[in-house]
Formats: sequence, C-alpha cells, structure tokens
Amino acid sequence: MKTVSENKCFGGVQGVYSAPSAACGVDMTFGLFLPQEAEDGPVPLLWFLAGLTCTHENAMTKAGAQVWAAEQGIGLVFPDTSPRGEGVPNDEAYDLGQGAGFYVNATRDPWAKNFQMWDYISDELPALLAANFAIDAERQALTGHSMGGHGALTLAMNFPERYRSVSAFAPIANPTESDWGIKQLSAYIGENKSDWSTHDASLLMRERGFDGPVLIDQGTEDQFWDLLRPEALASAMVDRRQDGRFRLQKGYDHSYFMISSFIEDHITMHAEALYS
Ligand SMILES: N[C@@H](CCC(=O)N[C@@H](CS)C(=O)NCC(=O)O)C(=O)O
Repeated sequence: MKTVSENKCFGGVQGVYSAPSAACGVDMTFGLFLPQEAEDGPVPLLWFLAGLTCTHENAMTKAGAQVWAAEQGIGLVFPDTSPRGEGVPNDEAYDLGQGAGFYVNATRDPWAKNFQMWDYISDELPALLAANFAIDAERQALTGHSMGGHGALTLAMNFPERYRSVSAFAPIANPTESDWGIKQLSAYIGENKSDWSTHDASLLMRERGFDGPVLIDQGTEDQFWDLLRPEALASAMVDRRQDGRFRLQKGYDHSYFMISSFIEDHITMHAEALYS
C-alpha cells in the first residue's frame, strides 16, 4: 500500500492511499479520514460512495463530512467509483466505464476483468482497511450520492449483517427502469433482467427492506430527477412500511452543495447506529 498524502484535519488525519486490488486488477486509490480517537483504538467506519464521473476526491473535498465525523469519532472512507488507467476498458460516454462502475460485479466483456466494484467495496477494501488502519470492521455504515446512493442502498439491503445504517443523497433509486441503469446493467451484467434485481434499491426495498436506520435526502430542483426516479423508492418505503426518513428538500439540486447542506444529519444518524 502506498501513502499518497496525509493531512491533519479537524484533529484527525485525512489520508489518500493506493493499493493493488485483486478484484479490479489494478491499483485503486481511496481517501480515508480517521478522527483523533483512532490514535487510541479502532473506530467505526462510514462509507461514502460517490456518483458518476467522480474519483475518491469529490466527496472527500466537497461533502464537508470530516468536521462531523471528527465530532462523532467515526472514520470515513472515500473509494474511487471504478478501476481506471491505461489498460482498463472505457467508453466515450461519461456514464459507462471509468468513473461509472455502478457498484456491480461485471460478468460481460470487456468489463468483467476489472469492473468488480461490488466485491471491492463489500469485501476487499474493508479487509484492507481493517488490516492497516484503526478501523472496527464490525461497525460499518453506508452513505452515497447518486450512483453512490444506489451503491449504498443496494449493498446495505444485500448485506444487512455488515452495515448498521444506510443513507443516500439523490440516489439512482430505480435503475432497472431508468437510462441511468438499463444501459449500464446491460453492459456490465447482460440483458437478462432477472440478474438485475439485486441492484435496484426500489425492488430491494419492496422485497426485503432494511432493519436499521434509513435516511434519504432528495432535492426538489434536482436536474436529474427523471433519471433518479425517487418516487419509486419513496413508494416502496411506504408500501413496505420501512422505518426511515425520505426527505424532499425544497429548492436543492443534484450538487455537492445539497450534500454539504445535509451531511451533518446523515453522520449523526450513522454515529448513533454505530455506537449503539
Ligand atoms: N457530467 C454529467 C453529470 C455528472 C454528475 O452530475 N455527476 C455527479 C454525480 S451523478 C457528481 O457528483 N459530479 C461531480 C461533482 O459534482 O463533483 C452531465 O453533465 O450530465
């Protein structure tokens, strides 16, 4: 593992590291914020999964999460959104290939060799973090934005034993019915729609729900509203009687300004679940 940078931040350390990934077949870069408490022992961990076009850097620099994580004594990890670099397949469109891993394990060429983001996020990176940093792998929670909100919700509902709480900002909520989903799921895991259901938050919410705190924030002026399909997730939560909050935030758009406006509430909710 290589240390790319380490900066003191709100009494803790904001690091950027890079390590070879067996799942993705290339070196993967991630940001990790550890609060001061990590000097004395393992701390719980909140994942921030980012959206289309993002690297490890967007949420790390724009979400404003560290101040609240420092206050609560929890770690934050900011993974990349796909493998990247020379030799890794890509597409001309911004919403497929590098920067658009969609948090699935690809089974189709040319993607299958590198695009194993599901395994990378749920297995490989947590093990690497627990082995190298003061992270308590028994206490993890997930949040994310847009494509990353989709990743957070689908991982949480598939692995409820691994994650204590889940939240999302403007998640891609119903990818099996959206152009942010149909194109990518077809390319990565094939045209057979029955293989897609584990990667659709609204379908999972209807079938399984989540036995822990859930918080969704969605801006009413989100320019990608039609692609995100928040109504599908909201109605699935109601139909299931899921314990949780789905908040429509008047006037907010899809940007990190929306995220930084509400991140405190998300981190407070996760901290309560992680320390209970
Ligand atoms: N580039 C795309 C949109 C990409 C986009 O908005 N990405 C969001 C996530 S879905 C993001 O976080 N962008 C990076 C940033 O704001 O820092 C477009 O112009 O249509």
